[in-house]
Amino acid sequence: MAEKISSLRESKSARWVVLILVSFTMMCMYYLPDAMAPLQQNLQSKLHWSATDYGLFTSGYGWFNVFLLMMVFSGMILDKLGTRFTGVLAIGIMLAGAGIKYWAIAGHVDGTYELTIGSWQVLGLTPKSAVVAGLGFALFGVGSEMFGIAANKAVVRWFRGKEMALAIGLNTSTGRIGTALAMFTPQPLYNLTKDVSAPVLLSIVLLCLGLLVYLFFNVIDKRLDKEESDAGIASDEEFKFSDIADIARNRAFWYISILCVLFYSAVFPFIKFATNLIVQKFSVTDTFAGYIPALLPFSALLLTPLFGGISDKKGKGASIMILGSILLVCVHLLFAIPSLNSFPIAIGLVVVLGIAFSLVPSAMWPAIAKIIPESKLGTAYAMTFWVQNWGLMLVPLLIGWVLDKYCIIGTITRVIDGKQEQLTQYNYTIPMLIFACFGVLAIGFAYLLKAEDKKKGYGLEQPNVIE
Ligand SMILES: NCCCC[C@H](N)C(=O)NCC(=O)O
Repeated sequence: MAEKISSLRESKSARWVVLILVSFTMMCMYYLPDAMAPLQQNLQSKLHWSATDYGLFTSGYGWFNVFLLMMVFSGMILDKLGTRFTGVLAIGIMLAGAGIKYWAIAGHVDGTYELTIGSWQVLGLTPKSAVVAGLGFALFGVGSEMFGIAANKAVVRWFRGKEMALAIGLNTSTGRIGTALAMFTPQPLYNLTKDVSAPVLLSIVLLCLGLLVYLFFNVIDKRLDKEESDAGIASDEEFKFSDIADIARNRAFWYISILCVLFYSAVFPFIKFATNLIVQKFSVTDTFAGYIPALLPFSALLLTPLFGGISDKKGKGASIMILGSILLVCVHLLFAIPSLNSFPIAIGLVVVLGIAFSLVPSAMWPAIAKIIPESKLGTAYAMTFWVQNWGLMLVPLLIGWVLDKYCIIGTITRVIDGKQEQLTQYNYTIPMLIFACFGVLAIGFAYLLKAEDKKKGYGLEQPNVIE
């Protein structure tokens, strides 16, 4: 009787409760990665960091994921030990990473590092606080990516053949609430506490809450396992090393992964510098400037499920990715034009970027589930995230370095907490052109994906919902 249908998965309310629990945890996890962005200038002046140091610290998110191949291990752990164990492990790792980051940013780490290899100065008088905070962020990044993969797999498990893109979209959207909170709350928190580490402390509280909620998900998911094993439905096949080779042989997989690294390299690292860009280019105050980038996750939060729902019913996944990449290029090019510096333009551009940031993820993540079998999905998401993490690691480094090297246009003196501080002024035209170049390449890979889908018939342009 292997055909017997699982009643829990068939129950709409059970599916949606699962989605709420997983998504809430996702929201808690998405707070920390961007919570330092609105305080870039405060961090730089309080901890004596340059833009390059800020870029180094921000790039920390990808260090272990990229160099220690942590995402691949995460995928293996997930496919071998399941979403419940992996999710809890991931939250534990995030808590440890956030703790280290808090320690460094709270001012417990003094001094500078100088690292030279031969005549090449790798780290030239880099503050230890930036390196240690980066290491904490690197550990957090391992947990965060591990959790992202586990959450995607859990949602696909519960929603395959149902409202899959809508559910993945809603899950990602809830993450965007975390990002939006990370853009809105740090300045007021800083104004209240005069402490740049306060948002990191808040993120630790959120992660503890997320852990509690995820344990509830575990209870429900375990019931589904039992129901399926009673009904004779085989559980997922275990991870095999040959899975990696199988996935790597799939050309469409590479098109999606390269599109992913290009697209996200023009969004997540942009968010990290966006508050400062808006202060510098649009002459907005620090507190208010943080609210403008927050419109990006806000519009994405509303639109990702909408576009996910459309792609469930109407399909057109590959075309949606092309459209999103085109919008991305338009926004970054317009940001690059120096004379476009009136503040309503900044709002309009961020909202359009939010639309692009909804279109591409709403179609991209379900597309992977269409080209890769479920038993290998954890590994496939892990491999895509691994490729993506190269961008999340290198692009902030590149932008920080470009800002210090080519974009300094002067300094201004401001009184911060009763003390006179010198703040560096940057022109963001070159960084915005760099982001636009990533978008142009993304359009090319989205077209290649569409052509490959036509050739191989993966159904990326077809609806997801089986009536
Ligand atoms: N700021 C959190 C980074 C999450 C990266 C993750 N690999 C990812 O791409 N998640 C999907 C998304 O659209 O956020």
